Amino acid sequence: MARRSPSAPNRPVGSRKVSTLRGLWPFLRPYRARIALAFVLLCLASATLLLVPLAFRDLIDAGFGKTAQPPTGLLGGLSLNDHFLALFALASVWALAVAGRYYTVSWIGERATADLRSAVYARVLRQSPQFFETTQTGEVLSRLTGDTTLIQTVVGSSISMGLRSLFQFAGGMVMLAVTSFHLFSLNLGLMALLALPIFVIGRKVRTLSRESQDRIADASALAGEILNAMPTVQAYTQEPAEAQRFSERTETSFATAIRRTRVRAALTALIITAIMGTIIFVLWIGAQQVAAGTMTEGQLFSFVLYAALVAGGVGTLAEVWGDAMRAAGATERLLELLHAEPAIREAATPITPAASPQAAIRFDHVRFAYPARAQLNALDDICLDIAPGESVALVGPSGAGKTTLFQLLLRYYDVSDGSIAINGQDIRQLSLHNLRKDIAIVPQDPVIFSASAMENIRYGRSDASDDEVIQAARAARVDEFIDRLPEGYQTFLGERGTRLSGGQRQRIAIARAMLKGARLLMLDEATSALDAESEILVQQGLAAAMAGRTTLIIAHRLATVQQVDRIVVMDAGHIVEIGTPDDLRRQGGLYARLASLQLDL
Ligand SMILES: Nc1ncnc2c1ncn2[C@@H]1O[C@H](COP(=O)(O)OP(=O)(O)OP(=O)(O)O)[C@@H](O)[C@H]1O
Repeated sequence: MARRSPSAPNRPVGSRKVSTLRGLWPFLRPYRARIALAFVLLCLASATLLLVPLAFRDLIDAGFGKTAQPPTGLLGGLSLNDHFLALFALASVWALAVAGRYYTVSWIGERATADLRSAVYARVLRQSPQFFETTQTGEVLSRLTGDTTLIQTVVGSSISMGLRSLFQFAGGMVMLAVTSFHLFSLNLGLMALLALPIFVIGRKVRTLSRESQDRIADASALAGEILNAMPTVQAYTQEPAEAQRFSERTETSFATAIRRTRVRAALTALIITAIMGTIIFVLWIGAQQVAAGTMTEGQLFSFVLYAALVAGGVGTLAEVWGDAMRAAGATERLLELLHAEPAIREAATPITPAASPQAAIRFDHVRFAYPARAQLNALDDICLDIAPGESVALVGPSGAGKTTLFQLLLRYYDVSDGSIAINGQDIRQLSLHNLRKDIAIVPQDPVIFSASAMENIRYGRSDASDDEVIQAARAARVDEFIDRLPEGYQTFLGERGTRLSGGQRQRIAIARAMLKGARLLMLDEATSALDAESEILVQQGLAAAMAGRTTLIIAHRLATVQQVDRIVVMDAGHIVEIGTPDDLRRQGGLYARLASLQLDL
């Protein structure tokens, strides 16, 4: 069921290298100055934090002001009050530096993620239909939202947390060594001993948390598919079965989450025991040294504070590493989208479209097989000349290749062989923008956006005035039902146009195409969803739109194409007959057979 793009195989965990995060640099580079600022603030905060235990040491060793002040130490011979004032000043500097760093780093995270999201989205919009055949929309959406959020966490907090912890760890270690080298060595030995089991269990937690995320994604993918198919689910009364299927997946994700939580709980117990054990052990040795007079109370106290800082630093680093690994996977998936090359390549130096009021089209020995079915020619040796302003109907049995011809004209796919030219210019030489600007299409299953009727029609030409929109609407007989809507043209048409009938959707699409006013009009079963009465009305509108325009019409019901100049009959990827409706009936071929089935009844 899960379709995957060929470029996004299910990668093994090991290939998610943290170095992938380097791919994010282009999105961070514009904000170099802020990154530097954040770094300075980070250094300031860390340095301040590392001074605090020193201040405490002096305070304790000075007997809280009772004994004579030693002239040495960080705060020298300050009075008790000045001591506390200095401490408070340190705390204030620390607070300001932390707040400033938090703001700057979060800003960078939000900004870079927003840029990344927009860049990926813009890239996806440029992909050819082939891309969307193999990549599920849900997958793209989850990359755009889920993966970018993970990256935001890393850029907007984890990296700075990691750096802070690294400073805290390294600075703390140095200060531990300076304070008491003997205790420091003991501490180091203990930490090394305990690090290994923590590291192993930590890896296990990471694997399990990835697994649990995958299970959640499975459940959401299922829900996404089913929610989009609700009418079908209800028509076949599959609600209980679907609810059951979803709840099974939710149960699996619960079970995985609990397994992770269990391991994580064990890890927490181990870490707390390790940290507290080390601190207590060091305190115990330290207390003996203090009793023996080889160490001051202040030194011991500051040593414990540094040890706590170091332990905190290590804990955070482990967490940040986990985040970074997850973000590396996310970055990899996003960069794949960002670097995906559209299957349709634009000409390096596109030519300017010929300035003719109408379009002539030539299919020259066109052969085409869909990439997904390379061995089967959907079109084979198609040769067809369409004169400027001519209207041509494409008829033939289902699967004959009529829609494929439209897809090739729009350059959703490139021909496998032969060429297509508009006004003598190969369409591969034109820019996609100029080519498609020249074509207005009414598809079989028109798309209505969740916007007002006015905006839906204006999609054909975004700079059209309200009057122009209403004119197009009148021509397509849209006004007949829009006037009856509660807010007229401003009525919201609902998500995917669910508040409209099939025929109404088609008429909106026709109005949209008419508004575009392109030289080439393509209608794919444009009136199939209309009742007989509105079909006649719309046919009149279409006739007006077709006047003076080259028009290609795909039709199953031959009655709708009796007015065209020529009919092209297709079968199994070939053109089998061409001629006026009357000629073709006289020839007694495929068209005559279809016509006698449909028209003579
Ligand atoms: N995206 C695709 N990938 C692979 N094969 C495709 C694809 N789209 C269409 N085909 C195949 O190409 C052939 C021609 O399809 P096409 O849609 O052009 O037929 P049609 O004449 O428009 O049919 P209908 O009248 O039913 O719309 C069919 O055999 C179809 O199965």
